[in-house]
Amino acid sequence: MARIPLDQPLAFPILIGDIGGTNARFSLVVDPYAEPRDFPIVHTADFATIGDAIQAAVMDKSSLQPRSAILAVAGPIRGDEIPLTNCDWVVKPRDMIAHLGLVDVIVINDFEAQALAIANMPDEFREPIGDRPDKMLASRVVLGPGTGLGVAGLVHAEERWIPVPGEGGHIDVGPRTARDYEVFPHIKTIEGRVAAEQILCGRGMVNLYNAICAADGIAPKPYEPKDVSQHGLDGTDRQAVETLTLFATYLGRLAGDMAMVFMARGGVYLAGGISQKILPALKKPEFRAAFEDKAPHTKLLEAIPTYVVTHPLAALAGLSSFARTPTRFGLALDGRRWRV
Ligand SMILES: Nc1ncnc2c1ncn2[C@@H]1O[C@H](COP(=O)(O)OP(=O)(O)OP(=O)(O)O)[C@@H](O)[C@H]1O
Repeated sequence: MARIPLDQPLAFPILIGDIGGTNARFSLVVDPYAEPRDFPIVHTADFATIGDAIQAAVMDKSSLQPRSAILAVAGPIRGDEIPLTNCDWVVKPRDMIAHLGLVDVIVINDFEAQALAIANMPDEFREPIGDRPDKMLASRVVLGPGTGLGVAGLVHAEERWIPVPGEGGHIDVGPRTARDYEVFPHIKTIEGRVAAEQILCGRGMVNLYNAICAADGIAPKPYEPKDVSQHGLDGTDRQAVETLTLFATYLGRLAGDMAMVFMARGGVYLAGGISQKILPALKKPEFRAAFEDKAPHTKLLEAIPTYVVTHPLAALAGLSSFARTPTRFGLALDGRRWRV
């Protein structure tokens, strides 16, 4: 696995960027010690290209010009032109080197950045679900329901943190309780499959609400995801309340499954835009009960702490850790680093 060799460290200042479907967040890591300098969040739709956004949002606003860049993007990283999911930008590292004065560009997956972030998440930016003490320096998992459902492992080996991105949000999920068997037949499938992302993301929350309404024989209201969670948290709509209960249950089940896959004794972290917004629902007993309900491994799961990440810019925090101390991480860079 290619890592950053000691004779080829990234040159500071390092531009770090978290490029989502809707928003792009940039920050400048000036040296290994100073706090990174944040820039205002920009809407991707306001700029034709990522180069234009970096020029306007960073270069034109700072006398310090970045020499290197590390970008986290939603979408697979293959080849020299990287199209983004849910956004018209195409990231072209060679163009960035030619036009922005950069000498080194690294592009990684957005959930890898979330994984980098949970290697060192201060207590003030993580809210425990349950009361298990965090006492083990061991592998971890991050799951993030947002526009989609991201999943990544963070393996702890050889005194290093190794992010393991994957497509864990697309695994099959199935019914278990009598109520599940009433609701699941109504969940919208993808080519016949109830993948986790059909339920555990913004769009999925509405799918689940609609399925519950169908199981109850009532017409669903035309809710957006935020309406479902608001009525669910306020207790003003019975089906929305159950949607949040089942959302927490299914997220707990998946979190427990991922904890077993990665033997994540170091904890499971819930990131993504939705986890923070439904925190009170995740703090109710169902999430943790479903997480631990893994016979014959209940004892293993009972000992694993679970958290909601409350950091407002978690992916940037992960990129910043990596930029300052790359040798703490085993980040595979094959085909993902471009240099002058
Ligand atoms: N209060 C809420 N309750 C439930 N879902 C919500 C709520 N607010 C927003 N959402 C949904 O969360 C999803 C957006 O998630 P998130 O904020 O993680 O964005 P993202 O995928 O990181 O994209 P970007 O990085 O471009 O902002 C959308 O599907 C939106 O409808």
